[in-house]
Amino acid sequence: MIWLIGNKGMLGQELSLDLENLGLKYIGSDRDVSILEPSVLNAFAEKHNPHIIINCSAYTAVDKAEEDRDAAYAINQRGVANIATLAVARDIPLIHISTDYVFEGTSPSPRREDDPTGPTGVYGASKLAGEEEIRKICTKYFIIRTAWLYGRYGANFVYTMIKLMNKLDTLKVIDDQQGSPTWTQDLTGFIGTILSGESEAYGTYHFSGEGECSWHHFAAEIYRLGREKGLICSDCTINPCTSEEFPTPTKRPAYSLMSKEKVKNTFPEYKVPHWKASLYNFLEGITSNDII
Ligand SMILES: NC(=O)C1=CN([C@@H]2O[C@H](COP(=O)(O)OP(=O)(O)OC[C@H]3O[C@@H](n4cnc5c(N)ncnc54)[C@H](OP(=O)(O)O)[C@@H]3O)[C@@H](O)[C@H]2O)C=CC1
Ligand SMILES: Cc1cn([C@H]2C[C@H](O)[C@@H](COP(=O)(O)OP(=O)(O)O[C@H]3O[C@@H](C)C(=O)[C@@H](O)[C@H]3O)O2)c(=O)[nH]c1=O
Repeated sequence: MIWLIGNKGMLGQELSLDLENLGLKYIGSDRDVSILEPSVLNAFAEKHNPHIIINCSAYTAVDKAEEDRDAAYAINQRGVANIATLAVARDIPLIHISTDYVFEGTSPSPRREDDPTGPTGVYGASKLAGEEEIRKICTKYFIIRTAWLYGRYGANFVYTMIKLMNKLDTLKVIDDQQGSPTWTQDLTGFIGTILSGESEAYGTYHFSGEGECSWHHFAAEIYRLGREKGLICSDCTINPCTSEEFPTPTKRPAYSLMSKEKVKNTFPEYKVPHWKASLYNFLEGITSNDII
């Protein structure tokens, strides 16, 4: 039995469907089995006897985290430590999801798993603290750092852009932050590869769509495809701007492209799709009613 924690989130909902399609037995939980309560977690584990845990739960409100530091650390560090402690006690592996925001993003080469970290905000710092708990507590773990995630089942940059592009004549989008967009379905496909092969190649991995772009470049492609597919119904000019011209409470990394070399070498059977192909497929599969 697989235990999927955070099954009501954007990634968790996608993964639930994938596990069903793969015919893998799983049980999901979310806020109903809070990761902040070790006794509640233990009782759930006793009842369902999982052989592996996948943690998709998290505090993900990047800007809000700056003023909600305790909640971000509680969920992204203490909650993760609770899960890790339970996994070790039951001698079962843990698959955990982390983020490109653990990096400062000042050097212009793709981020490798052992590159120095240096988060620029509370969200990234709390996620890094969660990773460190896992490395301290567990041996059988996969920490998958992903980036710029979007998918059908949650608020995300693609949905935000489509909504704004339908409402406004012009839009300013940051062009001096580079990264790699990731479709939830690609990430769940990768997690499926780990599960199906019952891999024991534990460690930290970087996973995102292939290729790189700025948020502006990403937005321009969303607009082009959104227009083509009838999801955006009016003209909108998307102007590039600098981070200074679009101030946010949290400073984001300037360059957080993920190197997928380790994933490709360890799991050659999984072919990482290009972000543009995935964006095309994602927009092909949704209607205006899906946009949150
Ligand atoms: N979204 C993105 O762009 C990226 C996400 N990631 C990482 O990927 C993972 C999945 O992200 P995503 O699907 O977007 O996250 P979501 O915010 O969509 O989902 C997280 C889920 O965890 C739940 N949760 C929060 N607190 C608790 C708790 N105490 N106990 C149990 N469940 C709880 C949330 O509930 P509620 O909604 O009620 O708070 C929510 O259902 C996370 O680890 C995130 O850090 C990495 C890179 C990019
Ligand atoms: C809405 C908007 C955003 N932006 C910029 C701000 C920011 O730099 C960038 C993305 O903004 P968002 O707030 O949508 O994305 P953000 O919350 O920063 O996304 C992050 O979420 C967490 C959970 C992660 O782990 C990261 O990998 C990353 O995906 O786009 C514009 O330039 N113009 C706009 O109109």
